[in-house]
Amino acid sequence: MKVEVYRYALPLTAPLVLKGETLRQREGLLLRLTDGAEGWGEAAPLPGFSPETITQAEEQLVALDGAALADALLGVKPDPLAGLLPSVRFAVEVALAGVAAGRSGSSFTEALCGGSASATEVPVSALISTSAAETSREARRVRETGYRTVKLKLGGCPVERDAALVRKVVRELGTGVRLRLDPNRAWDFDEALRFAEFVRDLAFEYVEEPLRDAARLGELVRKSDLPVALDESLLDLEPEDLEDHRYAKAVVIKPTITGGVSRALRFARTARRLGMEAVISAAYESGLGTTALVALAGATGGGRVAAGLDTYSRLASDVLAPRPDLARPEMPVVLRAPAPDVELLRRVA
Ligand SMILES: O=C(O)CCC(=O)c1ccccc1C(=O)O
Ligand SMILES: [Mg+2]
Repeated sequence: MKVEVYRYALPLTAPLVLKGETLRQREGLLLRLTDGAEGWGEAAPLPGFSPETITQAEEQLVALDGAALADALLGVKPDPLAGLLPSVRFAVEVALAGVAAGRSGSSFTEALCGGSASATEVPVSALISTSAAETSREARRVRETGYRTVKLKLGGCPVERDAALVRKVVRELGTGVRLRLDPNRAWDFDEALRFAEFVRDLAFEYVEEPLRDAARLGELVRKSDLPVALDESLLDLEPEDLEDHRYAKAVVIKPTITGGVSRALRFARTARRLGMEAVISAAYESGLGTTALVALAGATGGGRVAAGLDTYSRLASDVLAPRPDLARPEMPVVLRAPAPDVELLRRVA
């Protein structure tokens, strides 16, 4: 199997502040595998969130062994993909699915997820991460655009202010729109308790990772009844470990960060068995990676669970040309593997 690696850098619509780091452009890697048919995948570690750097991902991609990848496609055991970095595993699995679908003429979703899509449309959650002053306008805009789920970023100000903002947004969104909250581990235990008290009368779906000390999440739920979702915590967990986190209402699964498609499917399956919602979510991938996430969300969500794919709208350009229409409340489930415009890329191997 022929292995080629490319690098991209895409401008953002505005600088992105992530856990203290400011991103001015989104950089990532694309993998092209060719063996009878062609398949593309994306490895774009996210600074501040991914355990690996883009340099480490590039080194691993460049060193991929085409013969071992051909074995992976045949289902050879032990898994030839074991030991790959999370973003690299995501790239390889998506590219192999493209090769498999191209060779057999089967659907990309089926090749990627081992089953057909359970829905024809995937609902998407809108992402609001603007300043507090602009949040109301944004909330109105996404409601009018037709989003039925909205995620609001919190943290970076006193919890009382965050709680007041949530109250305003709940009012702005009105009924029929579900709200997710995400302070990205900004609060200590007492702050989270205070937040829970302030928003006790408000309806929202869940708060992702409220606590700096994630080990106390279960205790927080017992004491406050706050509905919580796991996100960053998944980095330290195996799917089987979810058994010990039954207090969680949902798990937010980002295949770029947590280690690819098959692991995401295992997390999703285990979560559902335990009665938790499994939310497939993006990490500012290009249209190529995001398209694969639509397929994955279509295979896992039954058309019912909104996927967190609105990071795509923060990119000011794409590796796919023409740009796919991914920034909308419902996305048709992808049946064909995406392929980029090679002119927009820089070959590294
Ligand atoms: O989940 C979503 O709706 C969008 C994705 C998102 O918020 C996100 C994207 C990259 C890194 C971290 C996060 C997060 O959930 O904290
Ligand atoms: Mg989160």
